[in-house]
Amino acid sequence: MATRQTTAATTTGVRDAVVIGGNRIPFARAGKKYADASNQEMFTAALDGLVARFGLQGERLGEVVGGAVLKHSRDFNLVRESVLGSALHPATPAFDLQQACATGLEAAITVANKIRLGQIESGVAGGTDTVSDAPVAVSEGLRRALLDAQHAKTFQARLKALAKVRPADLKPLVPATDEPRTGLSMGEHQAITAARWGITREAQDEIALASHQHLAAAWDSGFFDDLVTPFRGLTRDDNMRPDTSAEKLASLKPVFGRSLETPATMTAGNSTPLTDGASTVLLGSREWAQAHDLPVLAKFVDAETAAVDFVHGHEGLLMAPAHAVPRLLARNGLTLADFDLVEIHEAFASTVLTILAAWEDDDYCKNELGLTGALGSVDRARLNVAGSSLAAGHPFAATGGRIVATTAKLLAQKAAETGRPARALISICAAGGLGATAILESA
Ligand SMILES: CC(=O)SCCNC(=O)CCNC(=O)[C@H](O)C(C)(C)COP(=O)(O)OP(=O)(O)OC[C@H]1O[C@@H](n2cnc3c(N)ncnc32)[C@H](O)[C@@H]1OP(=O)(O)O
Repeated sequence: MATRQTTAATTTGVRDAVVIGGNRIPFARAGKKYADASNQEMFTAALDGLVARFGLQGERLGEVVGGAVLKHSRDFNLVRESVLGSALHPATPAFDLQQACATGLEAAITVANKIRLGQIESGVAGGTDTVSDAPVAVSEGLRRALLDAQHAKTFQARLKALAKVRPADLKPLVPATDEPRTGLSMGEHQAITAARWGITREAQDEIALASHQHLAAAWDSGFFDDLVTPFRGLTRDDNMRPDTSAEKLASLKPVFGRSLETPATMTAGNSTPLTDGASTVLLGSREWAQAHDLPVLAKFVDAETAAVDFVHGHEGLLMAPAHAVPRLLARNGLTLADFDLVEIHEAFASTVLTILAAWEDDDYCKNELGLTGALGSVDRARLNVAGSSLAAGHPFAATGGRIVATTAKLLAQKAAETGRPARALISICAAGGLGATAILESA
C-alpha cells in the first residue's frame, strides 16, 4: 500500500465557516429544456437566485469559486464573467477551479477554508455543466493549420497553411466520459468494480428506486422551495421519475459491462443520466451571517480528498472516497455510526454500493486502507434521504453544490426536529480516480 503523509489535527484554532443556504436551477435532461443554455447563463441564473434569496444585490462578497468540467475555451474566466453578469457587486473576486465531478464540493472546501482562516468573510461555491452545449474540439492537424494561417503574413502563406489540412483532419473531437489513460468510459470502469465486489442488479435498482422516491417526496413536501429557482420554464428536476418502479427498472437492458464474464448489471436506470444544470452555496463566517441577519444552516467542519491508482493498480476508478473517509474520521475522532446523515454521490448505484461494501470488508480495510479492521456500516435509513444524482441528474460540476446545500438544510431540519445537534458525511467520487469528502454539522 502506498504511504501518504498524514495530516495533523488542523481543525482547531480556526474560526467557523457556516453554510447559510443554497440555490440551484432545476437539473434538466441533456438536450431538453436547457439545450441552448450556456454554462455562463446557467451559473449566472443560479447565482442571481441566491443573491435574490438572501438580499445580496450590490454586495461585494469575499470570493465566488466554481467551475465546469466541460468548458469552451472562450469560458476561461467563466465564474468571474458570471459574477459580472449577476446582481452582485462587480468588485466581487471570482475564480474557476475544476476537480471533475467533485468540483462543486472542492469549491465549497476552498471557500470554507478561506473563511476559517479569516481571509474572507463570505463566499459562494458552486458549479455548472452542460452536455448539450459541450465544446467540440478540432483535430490537431486542423488546429495547427488554422493557427499557422492566422499568423501568416501574406495571402499566399495563409493558403499554404490551410492547404495542409487533410480530409481526416476535419473530424470533430466530441467530449466523452472516457478516461484518457485507459480509454474506458466511467461506466465501463464502474462495471468492472461492481463485478469485482459482486454487486447485484437488484441491489443497484433498489438504490435507484429509493433515489427517485426520496427526491419526489422531498419536492412534494416543499423541501426544495428555498433551494431551487425555476429556469427556462422548468420548475423541478426533469430526470426525476416519480412513477418508476422496481419492475420498470428491472426491465431495462444493461448498457455497461456487457463484455465482462459476469452478467452485466448497469442500466440507464441505475446510472446517472446526462444532465445540464448549475448550483451555488452561500458560506460565511458566523459574524458575517449575523451582521447580515442571515440564517445559519450548518457548520462546514472538515474535508479530505484522496486519489487512487486505477491505471497501474487494481483499485476501482471511483473508489477514492473509500480511502478519504477513514482519514477524515480519524482526524475528527469519529466513526461511521456518529453520522445522522450520509450523502454518497450516486455516480452509478453501484458506486454507492461498492464504497459501502469496501467499508464493511475486513480484508480491504486492513490491506487497502491500513486500518485494523472494517471501518463499519452505514445505516441505510440515513443514506441520501432526499434523493441523489440518479434521480436529480448529474451536471458534473454542479453536483457538489446540490449536495452541500441539501445536506446543510437536512441537518438544520434534523436538529430542529430532535432538539439535538446533527452531523453529516458527504462523499463524492470523480473522474481520474479522485474523491472529495466532507463533514458538516448542524449550526
Ligand atoms: C464521478 C461520476 O459521477 S462518474 C458518472 C459520470 N456520468 C456518466 O458517465 C453518465 C452515464 N450515463 C450515460 O452515459 C447515459 O445516461 C446512459 C448510456 C446510461 C443512458 O443513455 P440513454 O440510453 O440515452 O438513456 P435514456 O434516458 O434514453 O434511457 C434509456 C431507457 O431507459 C429508460 N429509463 C431510464 N431511467 C429509468 C428509470 N429510472 N425508470 C424507468 N425507465 C428508465 C428510459 O425511459 C429509456 O427508455 P426508452 O428507450 O423506452 O425511451
